[in-house]
Amino acid sequence: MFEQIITNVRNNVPLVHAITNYVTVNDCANIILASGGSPIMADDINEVTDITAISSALVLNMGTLNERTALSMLAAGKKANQCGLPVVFDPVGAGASAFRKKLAYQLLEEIQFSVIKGNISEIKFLAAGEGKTAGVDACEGDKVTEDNLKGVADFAKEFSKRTGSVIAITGAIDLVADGNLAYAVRNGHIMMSRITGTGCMLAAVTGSYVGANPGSILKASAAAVCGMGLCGELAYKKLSQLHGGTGTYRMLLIDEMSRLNEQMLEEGGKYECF
Ligand SMILES: Nc1ncnc2c1ncn2[C@@H]1O[C@H](COP(=O)(O)OP(=O)(O)O)[C@@H](O)[C@H]1O
Ligand SMILES: Cc1ncsc1CCOP(=O)(O)O
Ligand SMILES: [Mg+2]
Repeated sequence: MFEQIITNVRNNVPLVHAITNYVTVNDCANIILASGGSPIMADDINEVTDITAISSALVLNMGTLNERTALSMLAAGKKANQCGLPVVFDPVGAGASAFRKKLAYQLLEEIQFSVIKGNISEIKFLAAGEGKTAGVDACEGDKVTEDNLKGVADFAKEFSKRTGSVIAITGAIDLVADGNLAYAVRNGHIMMSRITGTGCMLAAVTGSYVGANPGSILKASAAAVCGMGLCGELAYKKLSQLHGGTGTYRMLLIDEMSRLNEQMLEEGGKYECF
């Protein structure tokens, strides 16, 4: 199903330009490397367009937004669109402040994203312009369950048609959709929600995967979501053997991403399409 996606990443080593937050930036750089890409974190307005121009993908993450990086994101996003390279948007905490909401809408208006990836509360907020917020984490009441799965998949398809972007919604069950097809992904482990940065790291890996597979954005995004979840499961197995905790888990997750290959994804991917 995801043939060639990981191989293309490891063979092409896509340069991924990330304008991201200062909480998880180092984990994002390391997981891009582990996935087979090459990271460059650059957010000054004096250089972002130069960096974007030499990259294979751009990742914009609003986690620790400020006036300076807001302008850099707009400039880099426009440059990426001009150069025809994929842009991934992680609208971290989109509903948490008026400032984040304003920039999120400006970005949606002025930049064509290849992928919009967020937790369910962030994506619902973006689509509706209002809603509950729990900071950077999803609200309990928003969660995707077996009961509301089909409804959320239809919502994701609709939002994809409206934006022209692949929509990736994360949580215990992830959904990755374009206007016609949705993947429901059941990989992952609850431990992934107990450390900060798994969502940011997934956006970074998605940048790496779409950067090396620009003609297959939906498949590459679904492979990134499946792969990240699978790494979360494998990392937990190792963690139990080590009797470790959350700090070790974070390292094991990056370890597993560095080991991930086509065959592991083929055998361990748990997804259905509808
Ligand atoms: N309860 C869970 N069970 C399994 N996987 C999870 C769970 N919560 C989050 N994940 C995984 O963790 C990663 C980040 O998702 P999420 O926590 O929704 O993002 P964010 O950190 O941006 O809020 C995704 O790969 C997702 O599949
Ligand atoms: C805690 C925090 N605060 C601002 S950005 C950030 C990290 C969010 O990471 P993730 O979206 O992956 O949970
Ligand atoms: Mg997030």
